[in-house]
Amino acid sequence: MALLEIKNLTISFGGLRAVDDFNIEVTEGQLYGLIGPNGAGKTTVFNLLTGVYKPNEGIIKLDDKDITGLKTMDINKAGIARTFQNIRLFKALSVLDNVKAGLHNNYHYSAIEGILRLPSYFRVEKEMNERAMELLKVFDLDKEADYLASNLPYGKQRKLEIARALATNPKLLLLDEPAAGMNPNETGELMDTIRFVRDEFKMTILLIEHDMKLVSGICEELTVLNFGRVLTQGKTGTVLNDPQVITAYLGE
Ligand SMILES: Nc1ncnc2c1ncn2[C@@H]1O[C@H](COP(=O)(O)OP(=O)(O)OP(=O)(O)O)[C@@H](O)[C@H]1O
Repeated sequence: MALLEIKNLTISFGGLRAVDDFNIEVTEGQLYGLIGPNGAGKTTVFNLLTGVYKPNEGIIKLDDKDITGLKTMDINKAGIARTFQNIRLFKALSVLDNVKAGLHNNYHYSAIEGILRLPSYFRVEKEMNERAMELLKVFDLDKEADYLASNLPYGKQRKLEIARALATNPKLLLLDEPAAGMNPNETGELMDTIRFVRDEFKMTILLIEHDMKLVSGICEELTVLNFGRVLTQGKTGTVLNDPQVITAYLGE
């Protein structure tokens, strides 16, 4: 059974059908790529998936649960976490606090416990610190735990964004152009990180990417969007050799 199932997803902005009758099935544990030329509708699909926009038509199911039209927070609690094309960290917070912000889905203390600094508050805080440090260690960021997020080099900020998304304990991780702005070395390292996240966290990953080295190197299946519609989908090797796809990218 598919972990993510989207049927007939459609949204229009004015007269523009940015996403038009979009369908996809992503199986648990899969590393799946969503590709297509600029303006094809890829980020709009992510915005629909995460409740930023409500679709005009269509159904989104996660783990067989209908999540169509839910609010962003509720979709995150249902199990979808994302990173953004332009990194969106809490830049004025420490590296550790960025990850702890993601942990709040799963660790709770009441306002009273917090204000009065009751023992339960310290227990939960200690557990959160430990869990956040574990996650930072996985991404080799533990030594920078006290740094301001804005002081990390670009590649590490990307890793931190992924760590924070994982802290919400998702079933599905959405990565929007994770290699954007990276040099070839950083991209190579990022590919290892994404593979590692899938294997170690048994994570299902749907990613948008223009870097074809990354796409062909790590994605098992692809969907190609063009003008809001699915041009083709299937195994990565087959899709990338499809003449329609080559034409769409070359704009012929
Ligand atoms: N909120 C909005 N209002 C109006 N038009 C929008 C809105 N969001 C997206 N669009 C339009 O929808 C189309 C798809 O945009 P989208 O950002 O999803 O493309 P994309 O495939 O992610 O492109 P890129 O690869 O350049 O990031 C574009 O024509 C864009 O201008």
